[in-house]
Amino acid sequence: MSEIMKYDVVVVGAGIAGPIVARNVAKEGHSVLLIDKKPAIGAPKQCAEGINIGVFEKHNIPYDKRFINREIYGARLYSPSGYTLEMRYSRVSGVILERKVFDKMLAFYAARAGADVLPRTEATDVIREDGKIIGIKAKKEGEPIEIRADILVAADGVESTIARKAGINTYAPPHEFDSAYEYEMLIEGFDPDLIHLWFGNNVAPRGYVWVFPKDEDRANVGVGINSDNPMTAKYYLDKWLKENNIPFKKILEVNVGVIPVGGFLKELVKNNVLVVGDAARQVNPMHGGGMAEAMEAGAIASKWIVEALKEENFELLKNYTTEWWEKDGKRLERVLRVRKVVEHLTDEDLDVFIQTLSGIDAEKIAGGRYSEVIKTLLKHPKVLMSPRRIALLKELL
Ligand SMILES: Cc1cc2nc3c(=O)[nH]c(=O)nc-3n(C[C@H](O)[C@H](O)[C@H](O)COP(=O)(O)OP(=O)(O)OC[C@H]3O[C@@H](n4cnc5c(N)ncnc54)[C@H](O)[C@@H]3O)c2cc1C
Repeated sequence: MSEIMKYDVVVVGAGIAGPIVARNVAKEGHSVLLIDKKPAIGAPKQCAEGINIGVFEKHNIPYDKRFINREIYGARLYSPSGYTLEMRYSRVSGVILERKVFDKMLAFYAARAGADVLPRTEATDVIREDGKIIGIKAKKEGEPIEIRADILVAADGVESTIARKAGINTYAPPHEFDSAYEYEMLIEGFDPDLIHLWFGNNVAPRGYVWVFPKDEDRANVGVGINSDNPMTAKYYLDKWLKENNIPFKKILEVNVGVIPVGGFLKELVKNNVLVVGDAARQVNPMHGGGMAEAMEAGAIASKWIVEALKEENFELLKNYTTEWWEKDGKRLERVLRVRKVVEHLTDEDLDVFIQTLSGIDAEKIAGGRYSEVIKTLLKHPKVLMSPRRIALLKELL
């Protein structure tokens, strides 16, 4: 007979979304269990660790130097022929985290707020009684257990199995995913105050190569490409390093992963089961950043879990789907539309756009005034000469 535990809420996955939900719900006095299959929460990382500075205040996360490797002041973009566009802010715009510490600290904040936390505990299935999901089966340090809960949260990342087992349709075609390969390595010669991004169809089809500095001479160096590409992401990363004469024999970590870049889950809630973060493909499809989106979704989900428990009305959980689609889903659908246009840019387009923007419009881009940027591009002779470029840009307006 396996051990039986009972909670108001069980959260599967202690990455980013899971601990935010666990913390917010436990803080309101409800019993919460947060589990993760990893023996050490946060390790291994599958991330370039870059995040916007705004999330700390927004989600009430301490700005703790123990998980902040480096403060970043902007970005430099490189076109296929080597034109560059620099957006440099006078203030810190983002940070490169240490996710092994960050994820663990998020779980610690959840524990401090009252949640129980169990690493090395893997959810294996849902438990149904009279057609209703009443909890999950799990293996806790190898031993089978049952966790009974009124509400189940699937925050189990891109390979989520729990949502599917709960009867939620999670299918998306391979084209909706990027494959990523990354080395954390010693690398020199790049301004460590900026993140660096290289574009080009031979550099990173549909994606980019990144250098995210963690130190003066240490960075996450990676590439993301479309998953249905005949070549691997590793092939593109090693090729880029060789072509740029960057030695890569001082590697500290190899990180591999899949990033959902579209096809956001329509149905985020089914009865008493909620799906958050990568499991719901809540990722920015333009740059593949998912941490801020996971926090955002986690905040909305937890708000409705608290409300549903208070009112003893689980119908209220559906408001998570409605509010997320209203606040974030619509925005991400727009970003996806732009990404689908950008996907069709040739190397020459990328050269023309980055060359045209360098110097003159960095401020507007940095300030997010994209329609002004596009209008400026539309006036440029190299754009005016090309009906295809005009059509592509007009799609973005
Ligand atoms: C190479 C790469 C680089 C990236 N770079 C960035 C970046 O720079 N910035 C950014 O914002 N985003 C980046 N992302 C995306 C980002 O990592 C994710 O969007 C983010 O981690 C999503 O958080 P999450 O909580 O939804 O899922 P995750 O962080 O994946 O957490 C899911 C957790 O669930 C656990 N789990 C899974 N199944 C089970 C189970 N059955 N039982 C128990 N536990 C389970 C896993 O162990 C994991 O800890 C990158 C992704 C990759 C692959």
